[in-house]
Amino acid sequence: MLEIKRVLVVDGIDDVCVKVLADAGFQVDKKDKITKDEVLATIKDYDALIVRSATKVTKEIIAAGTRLKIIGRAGTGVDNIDTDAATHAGIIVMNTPGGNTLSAAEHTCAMISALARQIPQAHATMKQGKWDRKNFMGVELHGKTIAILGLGRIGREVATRMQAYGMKTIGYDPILPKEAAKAINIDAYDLDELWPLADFITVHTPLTESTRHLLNDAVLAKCKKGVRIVNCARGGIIEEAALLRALESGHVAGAALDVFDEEPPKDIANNKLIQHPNCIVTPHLGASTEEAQAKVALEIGQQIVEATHGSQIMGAVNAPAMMHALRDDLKPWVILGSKLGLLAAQLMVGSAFEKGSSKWLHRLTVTAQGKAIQSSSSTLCAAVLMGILNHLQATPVNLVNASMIADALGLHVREERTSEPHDEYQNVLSLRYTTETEDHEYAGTVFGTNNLRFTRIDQFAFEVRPAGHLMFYRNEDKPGVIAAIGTHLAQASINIADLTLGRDDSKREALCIVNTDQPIPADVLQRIQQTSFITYARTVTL
Ligand SMILES: NC(=O)C1=CN([C@@H]2O[C@H](COP(=O)(O)OP(=O)(O)OC[C@H]3O[C@@H](n4cnc5c(N)ncnc54)[C@H](O)[C@@H]3O)[C@@H](O)[C@H]2O)C=CC1
Ligand SMILES: O=C(O)C(=O)COP(=O)(O)O
Repeated sequence: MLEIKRVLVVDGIDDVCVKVLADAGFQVDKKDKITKDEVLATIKDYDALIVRSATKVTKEIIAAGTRLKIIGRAGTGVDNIDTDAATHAGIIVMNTPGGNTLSAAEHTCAMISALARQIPQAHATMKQGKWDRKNFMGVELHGKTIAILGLGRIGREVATRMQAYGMKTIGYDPILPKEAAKAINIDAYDLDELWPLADFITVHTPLTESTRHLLNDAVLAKCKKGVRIVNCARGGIIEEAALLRALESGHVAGAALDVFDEEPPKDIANNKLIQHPNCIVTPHLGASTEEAQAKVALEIGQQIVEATHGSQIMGAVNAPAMMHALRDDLKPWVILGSKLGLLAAQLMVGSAFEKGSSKWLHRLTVTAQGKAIQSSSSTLCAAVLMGILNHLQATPVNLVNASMIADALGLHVREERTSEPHDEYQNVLSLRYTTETEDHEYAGTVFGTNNLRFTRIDQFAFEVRPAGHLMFYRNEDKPGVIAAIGTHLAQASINIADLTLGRDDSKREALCIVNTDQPIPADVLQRIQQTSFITYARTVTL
């Protein structure tokens, strides 16, 4: 179980979060305004830290947080948290995406309307005692085209709201099928087609290497003269210097920004972009509504409590789950998964994992089959990866960082699930890996509460306990092979604890798995490999 005793809550998170955590018996310290140095000095005393976007959870803070198990983000973007550092430290980072979606979408729509009618500028002149009607000629939204980049949660909500104004909505999102966009009345275009069509452009992507400076000088030049640009997602998606140049030249008629490259921006009073008369700005207020804050605070509190109960890990952005936070009935499956991975890694070393050789692993597919495990396929997939990678990597691999390390290695991992029972067993976890020249499948099951069994290696079906020292050998199915192997082992004083046989009748081939009390030395294995009728022999330790 994930043991949480003390939680530090910062950044003015709604009190409901503290209440949920305190009701669950945690000791909670709420410090609305806290400096980086204060976090650094005190974080060692906490098991969980909850932030919004103001506190930057750097790798120094993560290194100092020797007790930390969870970093919670009461909100969507986790770019203020060094998730890689957290992942390497085995810390779960979880967010509450969705809780502030509507508020961020409404704020975006408000910014679009304000931009079209210059409401902030007109408001400011009246506050200065002026009655200026001629300088604030606006544009109607009705009939205009708005391009939405990023059709995720917020982008889509913005689309439906702006459609109500009579705007034509077009958009781009690399993972949303064009038909799905069409179903919500968004015409999907490739980026280069989209720029010249838009009267308004609003971005709703995360800030990643592919979205940094998505709008730059070259792109703005492709846009219509008089285009209006909105960013309520993340500073950096629009290149600030390029936007300023385009505002100054008049190519961009107006911009509305809620987010900035640096927050808070330096020297706001003299920042040319912020102070440009056609640029309207808010200080990252997209999620700042009573409703959104109550939702995200409640959600992050509940998610942390649930994680400690082991029922599920909701909202984890860097992990399917952590082993010690797992449900008891899932634990033996996670162990089985890691053993299948460890088996594969030991059997494939020297073949599939030789990077650059033709046997470089192409694809790995992990399938969770059966009602008891299909809903936990991502955890079990991580367990298999953990088993494989722990055998091959110098740094510890756990359920949190396994997927990330596999990605960094360039492994193609596919996760499959089905509730259909297997022919012979209620639930089966299997691992299939392919290289250019090989295709292997290993599978296993759990009997009762904790009896782990491997049930298949390639075409050979059997039941074997996955523990201790095992030797796998394949041979032509002829009499006398077992006796010959027994003799080699006896001569080396190696005791056989168990022996299991699987047969492929069609090819008259057999796979034998021998559990031994001692590891089999290399010279003994070599003699076994040279024995008549033996085609392959390998040892593994599980
Ligand atoms: N201003 C504020 O206070 C708030 C800002 N946000 C920010 O808004 C942004 C969107 O949030 P959600 O809609 O919840 O995220 P989401 O994850 O639901 O949607 C993001 C979409 O962007 C798409 N995308 C990724 N790369 C892309 C690219 N190169 N071009 C086009 N599309 C791309 C993804 O496929 C995804 O569909 C995030 O950056 C989030 O941090 C979220 C809440 C409040
Ligand atoms: O949830 C997000 O991604 C946001 O940008 C909201 O940030 P905040 O929680 O208001 O500091």
